[in-house]
Amino acid sequence: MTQAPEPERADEQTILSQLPAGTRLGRVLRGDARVYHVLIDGEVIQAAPRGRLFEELGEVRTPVAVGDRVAVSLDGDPPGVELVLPRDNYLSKVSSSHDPREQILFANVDQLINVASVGQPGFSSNRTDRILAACEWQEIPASIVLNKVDLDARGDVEGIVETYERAGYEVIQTSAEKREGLERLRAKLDGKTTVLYGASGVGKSTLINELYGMKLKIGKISRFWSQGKHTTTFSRAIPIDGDTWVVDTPGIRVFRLYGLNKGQLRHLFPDFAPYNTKCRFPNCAHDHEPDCAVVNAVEAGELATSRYLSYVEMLDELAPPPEDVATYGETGEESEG
Ligand SMILES: Nc1nc2c(ncn2[C@@H]2O[C@H](COP(=O)(O)OP(=O)(O)OP(=O)(O)O)[C@@H](O)[C@H]2O)c(=O)[nH]1
Ligand SMILES: [Zn+2]
Repeated sequence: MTQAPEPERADEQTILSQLPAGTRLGRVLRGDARVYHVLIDGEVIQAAPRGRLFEELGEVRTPVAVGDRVAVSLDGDPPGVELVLPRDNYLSKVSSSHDPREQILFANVDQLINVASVGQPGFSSNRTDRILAACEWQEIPASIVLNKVDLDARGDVEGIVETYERAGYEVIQTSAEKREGLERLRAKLDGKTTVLYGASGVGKSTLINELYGMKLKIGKISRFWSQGKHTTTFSRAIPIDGDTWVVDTPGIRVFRLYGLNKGQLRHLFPDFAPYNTKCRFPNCAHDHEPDCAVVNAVEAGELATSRYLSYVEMLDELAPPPEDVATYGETGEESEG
């Protein structure tokens, strides 16, 4: 199954008591490797990461992620991020096609909502399937908001909803324009930290402003939403009201999962689960093997072709599992289920 990190609950008081006086806990709103904006008791502090945070980075590009809970020493100039508390969860991707290192997009969230639209821009199943698989990998609850349903002249909505509900994902249909579905979305967001992931122009800002526009009190932060076009390639955590936070992600063109191999991908498509154990080969990659239950299900119309195509495209990008050479094609093994 997936190998997401076990959530660790840090005893924040214990950690704080071991740090120098003048150190405070806060949450990272945004930043790059040089300076982070940290919300500490309602105030945004700019802090620089201490050098030792970079010492054990390994393949991770930056030591601090948006959403991290961090300890900041306020007496320095600039104040310093001394420590990153253990993460409940996080989502990372391959940095870029030129940079194979791990880029952590955000940490410590309750859920991710993939915001998509019909009409303009049209629905991208590839984009959706990639982020849903990533959430399965990191065990982050994921659902879908399908916005601009008022523009559904082609009648795409029904098929999209059916595909994803069959795969076990909640799909909330909204129209920010006609104010439809907003209450349901609000109930989903209230009191939680939610990542809004979606292509530019699907209506993320409009939806949030419709729901919470009047409540964005922190001037610096509320302006994020009115900028229209994103100027940075970084995520931003936005405190909205009480325990409600939204994390805005940059317009990522292709999300490539970090640290995954070919053998693990099939477990990240929940709709494949009933078929994964029924292929002729227990370790079937559902790619070119004979008697593949997944391919048969696609041909029979039981599984969405679009989901399968996303799977195959992602599969192509991944390295084989270490044991693949030894076991590939062997029969008579217990299937792993
Ligand atoms: N017809 C229709 N238009 C919408 C709806 N929601 C948003 N729009 C329009 O879509 C455009 C893009 O909306 P934004 O809220 O800026 O989209 P975004 O996802 O925040 O885009 P970025 O800021 O680039 O990430 C705007 O012109 C909105 O008015 C909707 O439900 N129906
Ligand atoms: Zn198969």
